[in-house]
Amino acid sequence: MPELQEDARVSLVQISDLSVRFGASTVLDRVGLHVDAGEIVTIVGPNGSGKSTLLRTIIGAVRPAAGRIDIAPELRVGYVPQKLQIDATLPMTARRFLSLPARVGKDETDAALAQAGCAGLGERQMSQLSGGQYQRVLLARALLGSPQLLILDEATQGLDQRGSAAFYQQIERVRDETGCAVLMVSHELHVVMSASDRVICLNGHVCCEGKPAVVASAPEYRALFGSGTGGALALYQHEHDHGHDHGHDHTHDHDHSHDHEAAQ
Ligand SMILES: Nc1ncnc2c1ncn2[C@@H]1O[C@H](COP(=O)(O)OP(=O)(O)OP(=O)(O)O)[C@@H](O)[C@H]1O
Repeated sequence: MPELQEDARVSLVQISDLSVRFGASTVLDRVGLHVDAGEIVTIVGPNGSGKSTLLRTIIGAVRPAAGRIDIAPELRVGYVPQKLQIDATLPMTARRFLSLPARVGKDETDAALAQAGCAGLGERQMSQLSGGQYQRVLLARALLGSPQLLILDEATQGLDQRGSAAFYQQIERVRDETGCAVLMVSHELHVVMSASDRVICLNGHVCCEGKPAVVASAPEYRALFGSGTGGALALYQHEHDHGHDHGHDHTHDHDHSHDHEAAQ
């Protein structure tokens, strides 16, 4: 089979010169990014740097002041919110939750729960799930429509570092199994970075971007976050040390070798 050329990549989302203003304040300033089929792109940035605004603009909830957003026609998008409150007094099993608002069959909910790494939780009450289990059920819900693009907004808020690392490993597994692209936002950059093909460091504008290791050592990134996150990065990498057989075809250079020097 001939090798795919760089211009053969399938772009799902392409953004150029995107600016967003709230009143007098420019929250996003001429931001450009793209997400291609099958890749995991993570946006990192400090609080208030415009990460959520960027996602909300992509899903059409915020109107840009300028710029362009091109989305592949009829793109199926799954969205995992930061958090979703369900009244604790309301009896609701995970399976019932997945069947709202539209009824979904048992086989389908079982498959989504399994894919999200929480098979067997279907009959459990939402109010009795741990933070990590709850987020997995939200992930299962986003997976129901077989999305081509999964968007996650700080989906591990409230989880401890180990829980977050496990969650992001699950995301990577989902991508490997389904071939969906992932666009996610996090300020837990040290945990999430190794699960990413590309990292975009945002602070109102794109400060730097590239492979995780490149961004982690970029002066712009270090100026924002410092460099004291090697331990947590190593924690993720050790748990993550396994091979992959990607069942999908994508053209970017997907380097899964791990740098264990970070564990020192
Ligand atoms: N609807 C809005 N109206 C006015 N200002 C807003 C609105 N939404 C966000 N902002 C402001 O835009 C800036 C960026 O917010 P945003 O939530 O996008 O940042 P973030 O990087 O996601 O932050 P965090 O990491 O704290 O979630 C903040 O200063 C915020 O107060």
